[in-house]
Amino acid sequence: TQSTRPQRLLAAVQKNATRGDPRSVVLAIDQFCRQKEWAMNVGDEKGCILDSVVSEVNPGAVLELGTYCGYSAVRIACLLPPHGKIITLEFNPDNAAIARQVIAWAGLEEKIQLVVGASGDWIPKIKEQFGVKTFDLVFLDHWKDRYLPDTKLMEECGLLREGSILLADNVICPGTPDYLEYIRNSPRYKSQYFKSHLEYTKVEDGLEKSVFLG
Ligand SMILES: O=C(NCCCOCn1ccc2cnccc21)c1cc(-c2ccc(F)cc2)cc(O)c1O
Ligand SMILES: [Mg+2]
Repeated sequence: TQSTRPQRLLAAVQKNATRGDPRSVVLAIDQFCRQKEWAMNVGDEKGCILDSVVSEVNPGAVLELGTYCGYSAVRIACLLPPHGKIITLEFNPDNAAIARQVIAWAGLEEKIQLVVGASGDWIPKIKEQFGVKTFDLVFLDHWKDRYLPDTKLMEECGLLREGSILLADNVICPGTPDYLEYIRNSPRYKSQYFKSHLEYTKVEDGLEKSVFLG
């Protein structure tokens, strides 16, 4: 039976990356996506912007919406402070199964909590289920039409504190127009656009970084 792209991506990690070396996992995925098959990881160019934001925030608690194969969860987790943790949410159980194995190959199971389900269902339950008060950093990388409703839901559920950072992927391609309109015009956020390119291509894309002002 035919393998899937995430399965081929995992095979490339297991073949080319060193167990327990997260940076070699990131490199193996980027090389696979550049040389073999495009895949929707945040990628190396936008990944550098993600790295700089994570390093600046130095977050104890991170929420990622959209795990896919675990590339950005691994990238974030290897920059966290000693007790820092990331909760990453994936809707597709097949992708989640691949991501678990990528995360294990990187040796980051202790720092990354992978949850399978829909953001709309899980966001209201995170506080009680995971004992999280608020998130220092949220990385939005899931269905583009869920960025806005889920941001409002996180506000309502008290998951954001004054100074919490939202970092949104794909605000140009595929695009999140309603989210951008809201976040750039809301008095409750201060936003900044980081111009870049769609992963592994020359197409314009970018990350929107927003500080919740409380
Ligand atoms: O679609 C994309 N990502 C989302 C995946 C599903 O996410 C579903 N999903 C994951 C957790 C989760 C939680 N609740 C609901 C849905 C939830 C996505 C797409 C592209 C892209 C750009 C150009 C193209 F020609 C084709 C594709 C690039 C990206 O960087 C992306 O991130
Ligand atoms: Mg993306």
